[in-house]
Amino acid sequence: MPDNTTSDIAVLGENQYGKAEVRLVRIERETPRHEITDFNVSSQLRGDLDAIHTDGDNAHCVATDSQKNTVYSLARDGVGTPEEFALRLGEHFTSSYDWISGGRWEIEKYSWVRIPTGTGEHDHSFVRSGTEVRTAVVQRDGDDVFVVAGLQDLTVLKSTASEFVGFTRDKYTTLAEATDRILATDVKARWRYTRTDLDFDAVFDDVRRLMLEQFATQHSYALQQTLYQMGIAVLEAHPEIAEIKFSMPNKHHFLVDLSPFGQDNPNVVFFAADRPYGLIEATVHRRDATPEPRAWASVTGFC
Ligand SMILES: O=c1[nH]c(=O)c2[nH]c(=O)[nH]c2[nH]1
Repeated sequence: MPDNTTSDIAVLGENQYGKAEVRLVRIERETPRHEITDFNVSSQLRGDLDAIHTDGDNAHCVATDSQKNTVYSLARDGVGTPEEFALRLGEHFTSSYDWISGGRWEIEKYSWVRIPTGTGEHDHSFVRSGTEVRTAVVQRDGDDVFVVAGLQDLTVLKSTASEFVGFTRDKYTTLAEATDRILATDVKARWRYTRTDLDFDAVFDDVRRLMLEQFATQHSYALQQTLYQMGIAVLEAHPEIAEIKFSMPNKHHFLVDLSPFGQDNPNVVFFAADRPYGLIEATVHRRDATPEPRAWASVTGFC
């Protein structure tokens, strides 16, 4: 055993460890019409892990390789929704090792749809449906379990019914007021459930539907206001959601000056800039929500 590593000035603080981004594809092949589930799973364990760091004593180390193997082994019996599989992983690790008191299990779900053919949708050939990713994070701290669902890279654009006027003007202001502009963003959102006994697929589908409906149907005075309307719609329809966080880039579309070519440009030709972009972030929560920072530990990229 190596000597204790001690320091007069430094001490071990919070820590967690595990295997990140375990790529898991599961095929249901009971019938000729196969189903595909495509997950990216990250497992992080917390607990009595000090000696691994301070003494090089690995007795309590569930190797990250073993965590990866566990993901595949548990998937043999089926995975269900990302939230359900993450809950199962959390239950497994905390009940199997008495020094593991908690952790964080995150799953990204990639969507595939059946390839359309002349005779209908194909039974076992699929095409990735865009870049959108569904996310789920389960955290356990002793007996406390937190479930945060979400999505990212849901790219949306509206070609009118968006304006941006009335903002502060000073010596740094060059932006013209826009009474009719393109509004575009990649929605990244995460929402915290207050229960674990949910039809996670059904709630996810409805939250996504509500966000898209608000984006489409509400006149926008700023991306901030559109974000807030999306959040309110979700909380009003879903009592099982305590709060929702958004991080949304404002993907600017600038009108191109065609006058050098003797042409007008009545809001038809745009330069789609990729950077810099505005970055709009906010949390919308129930008035009576109890803050749960443990649910958001290591969930980065939101305010
Ligand atoms: O919806 C917007 N919000 C802003 O805060 C902002 N700032 C900016 O330059 N354009 C926009 N658009």
